[in-house]
Parts: sequence; C-alpha cells; structure tokens
Amino acid sequence: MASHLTLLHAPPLSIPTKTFHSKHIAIKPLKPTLNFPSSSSSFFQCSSKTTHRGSSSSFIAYSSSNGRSSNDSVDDAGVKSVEQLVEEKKRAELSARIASGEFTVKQESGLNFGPKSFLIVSDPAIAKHILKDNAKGYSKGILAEILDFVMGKGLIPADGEIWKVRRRTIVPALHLKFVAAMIGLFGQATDRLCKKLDAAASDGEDVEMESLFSRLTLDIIGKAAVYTVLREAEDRSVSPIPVWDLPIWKDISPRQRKVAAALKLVNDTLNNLIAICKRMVDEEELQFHEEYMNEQDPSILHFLLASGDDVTSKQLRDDLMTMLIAGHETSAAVLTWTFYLLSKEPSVMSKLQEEVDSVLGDRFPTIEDMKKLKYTTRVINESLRLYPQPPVLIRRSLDNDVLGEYPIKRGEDIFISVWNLHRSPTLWDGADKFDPERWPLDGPNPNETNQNFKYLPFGGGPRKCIGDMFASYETIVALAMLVRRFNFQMAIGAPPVVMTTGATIHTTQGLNMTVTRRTKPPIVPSLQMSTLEVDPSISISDKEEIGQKDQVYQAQNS
Ligand code: HEM
Repeated sequence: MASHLTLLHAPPLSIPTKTFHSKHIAIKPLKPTLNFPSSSSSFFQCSSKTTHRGSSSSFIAYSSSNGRSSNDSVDDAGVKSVEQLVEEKKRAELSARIASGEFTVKQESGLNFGPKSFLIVSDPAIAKHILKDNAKGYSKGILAEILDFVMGKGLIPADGEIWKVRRRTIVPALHLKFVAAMIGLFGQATDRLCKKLDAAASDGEDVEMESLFSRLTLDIIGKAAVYTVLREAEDRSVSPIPVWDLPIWKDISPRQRKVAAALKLVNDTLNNLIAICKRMVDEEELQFHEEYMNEQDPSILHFLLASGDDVTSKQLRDDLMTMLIAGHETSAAVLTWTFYLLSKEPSVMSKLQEEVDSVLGDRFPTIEDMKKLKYTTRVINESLRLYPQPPVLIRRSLDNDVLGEYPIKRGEDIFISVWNLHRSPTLWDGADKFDPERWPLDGPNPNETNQNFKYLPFGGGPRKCIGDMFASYETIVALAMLVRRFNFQMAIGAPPVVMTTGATIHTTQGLNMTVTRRTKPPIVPSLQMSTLEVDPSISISDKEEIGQKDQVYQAQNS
C-alpha cells in the first residue's frame, strides 16, 4: 500500500520561482500527478515510509512525466532507448541530490502563508474507498474553492445538500433519448469540421487540431469568453496569492478586468438563455415525464426548467456553466490525444478506418451505430487510459479516516492520481503502450466497476461523471467521421508535441497535423474482419442488448 500512497508538502502560497524542499521527505521522481502550465513545478512521489508529517513545507521546481520532464516529447510507448536510460540515471542522481537537501531553500520570501500537504493516492483500493465506499467522508475541497468564481454551486464543485438535490435533478436530463437526439448534432458539428479540413486538404495547409477540437465541442457560447475564464481557473489553482481578491488590484489589473468582462459575457448569455427558455416552457403544453424532451429544443436547460423544480436562475446558471466547461474541455482533450496516439500507430488507424468504412459507409452515424463501432470505442477507451481527463481527482477528508493502513486527519487534501493508476506497470501489461486490443471487443465496455478502480476515465461512486454516455458518443461520432474522410499525419517541421496539465491535459503548442483526403478503397470482403467477429455462443441481438444495458447502466449509476 505504502508505495501507492504518497505525501507531498507544498505551500500553496509560496512564490513558484524558487526551489523549496523539506529535508524530511525522501523524494523520487515519478509520473506527473499534476503539472501546472504556469510554473515549472510538478509533483513527485514521496515515499510514505520515510515521510515525516508536519515537516516544513516544500515547493519543488522540477517537472516529470512518466519519469521524464514534461518538456520532453511524449513517449512512443514501449521499449526504453539508451537516451531514456541515461536520462533516468540523471534523474536518479538529481533525486538523490534533492533528497540530500542540497537544493533546500529556507522560505524567507515572507509570502508563505503556512505549510500545506497533499496526499497522492495511486492505489485502486484506496481510490475506491475515497470515491465510493466512504464517499460521504470527502468533499471537493480545494477544487470547490478554485472553481467558485466560475461554477458557483454547480455540480462539480458543489457538496452536501445542494449537490444531492441538483444531481438528482440533472442526471435524468441526460437520458438515453436525449443523448440519442444529440447524435445528430454531433454529426452535424463534425461535418462542419470536415468542411474546414477539406479546405485545408485542398490548400495543402497544415491544421492545428487541438483548437479545432475545442471549437467542435463548444457550440453555445463564444469560445474566447469561456476560454478566458477557464484559463483563469487553472491559473488561480497555482497562484501564490489570491490576486483576484485584492481590492484595488482586481479593478486595475488588465488581466483581471479581462477575466471579469469574459465572465460577465458568459453569465449574461446564460441568463438570457434561461429567460428565453423559461418563456418557452411557460407556453408549451407538454406534460413533464421521465423521458421528457421538447423536440424543438432538446436541451438540458429545457429539461431542467420543465421539471418544475423550484430553482433559482443563479443555480441554473451555475449548473449550465459547469456542464459547459466540464463537457467541452474534456472531450476536446480526448480527441486531441486520440489523434496524437493514432498518428504514432498506423496499424491501429488502418483497423479503425476499416471498421468505420464497413459500419458507416457514407452515412451520418446513428444511435444504432454506437453499438457497432466497437473498435472505435476501444480506441477511445484506450486513449482515456493513457490521457485521463482530468489527470487527478481532488478531495478533502471531512473526518479522520484510515486509508489502507495509513491514518489521515480531517481536512487532508488528497489527489487521486488517475494518471498514475492508468499507467502503473504493476496494474497494466505494457502500461505505456497504446493498445486498444487490450480491451476485448466482445467484452463489456471498460469502466471503474469492471476494472476494480484501476481504470477511472469518468471517476466512480456517487460523483461519477454524469456526461459519460454523452461524451463517449460525442467522441466516437467525431472520431469515426473524421477518419472516414481523412488521413492524419504529424505535420513536418511542427514543434514536438509536449504536454502540460491543468484541469485537463493539453499540448503546449498545439497538435499540428497534415490532413489528406482519403481515396476510398474498393469495398471487398476482408478476411481481417476480426473487429466485428461475433462470439457464436451469443446472438447479435443479445450482445447488442448487453452493450446497451452497460451504457444505460453506466449513465443511471453515475
Ligand atoms: C470525455 C469527456 C469527459 C470526461 C473524461 C469526463 C470526466 C469526468 C470525471 C473524471 C468526473 C469525476 C470528477 C471527480 O470525481 O472529482 C466528472 C464529473 C462530472 N462531469 Fe464529466 N467528463 C467528460 C464529459 C462530460 C460531459 C459531456 C458533461 C456534461 C454533459 C460532464 C459533466 C460532468 C459533471 C456535471 C460532473 C460532476 C458530477 C458530480 O460531481 O456529481 N462531463 N467528469
């Protein structure tokens, strides 16, 4: 257990330009649990056996990604090269020097408001305990504090009674009929993206896919406004002092004024939408029921208003804003990293295109296709394993608790490192390899329950993502439609793809790709249709039903 439960001391209010480190913590470089873009800091695994709690605080300025610097190119997975071994040796030496206290700096800055410790969890059983078995014993802690300015009491940061009531109301809004209706919208939005890529392919221009994916997944409000507030949330999470709360500073700082203006635009837009939708609901004669949906406006907002819950406009705004942010940034990141991974594995891309050609042909995807695009689904499953969004889940203990053998006190801040869990060599064969085949096509859709909490793409327990089915279909539709029409290669001469993490894992300089139109191969019967092979012991309808139940089950149990 000890190796999966690590303690990190860091003063949230220290200046992130110096290297601070507690003498009492033995540190070894590790995969990143968080690595914020605005500083060069990241988190290290600290052996809990040698950790002395309550020691002086530390800030460690050194970044690591799977034992490598986050400024390294992202791995190709698999075999270690000589350079990697040399690099690892260098890191081991550096760690020893850090542990010896050579870089320890006394915190004389005067801006340290006290020590802060974070417990990093990389153990499936403990993750399950925190997320599910003792979920009531934990709140969102720091996350709620950071997100308050933008999400207010929305579902992600909310705790206690407000969370319970809102979750009960919002989850039914994402019922199967609603998600099925959304598939048409996903298709239309992706088709618009295809048109842009068509133009780029004709002009021979490279495209930056990450920003295109962000636009694809954000279709309600002006991208710039939402982005500004989102970036601000990330920066606030690592800021040494809460400048946004300083009375005069917040009014004169150009940056803070820009954030306030962006936030106002988003709020006004959402309030306006709420007002329009309220009028529509007042005028309609539909009866509210379990699978209620207004065909003209099948939006979540419409559902929430029609449900007749006595809810304030402020709460609705918070809920909408939460879903807007939660539902667009994550899906865009999933698509970005999926295309990055595919560019490194042409054989996976070929297999994917073969499936999409045979299932879709030239049609727009439908809800029925979701069950048939099995390999496409596995590609997304595997991409979510290698690049989990978000890479950590944040909690704070509401009471004393025991994690495995390790007692913790009330008020402990905990990061469940999904990144560590998903890439642990003790939990996975070929942990760093992009291998969609690891998920059998005739098996269930992998989730936290059937993977015993070593796989947490959508979290787990009562606070599991409510948009899992929505997001899965959205990414499957986009992936299928794009690879059916185009081939994608990393652009020649583009900067190396480097990752940096905040709320989600981003690239630092985008994902620059060359897009070419596919010349469609003649459709000939293929002997390599193993992707669609059916277990003779189960009839197709049985299997489809199992798949559907699994998805419905996931949505209902989230
Ligand atoms: C691939 C895309 C997505 C990924 C990887 C993802 C991942 C997650 C994860 C891991 C959590 C759990 C957070 C925690 O336990 O602290 C979560 C929560 C949440 N997600 Fe998603 N999500 C995605 C898409 C969406 C979409 C499309 C929506 C909205 C329609 C959404 C809405 C939410 C909400 C509201 C919560 C908070 C639930 C609660 O606390 O009760 N997500 N998501």
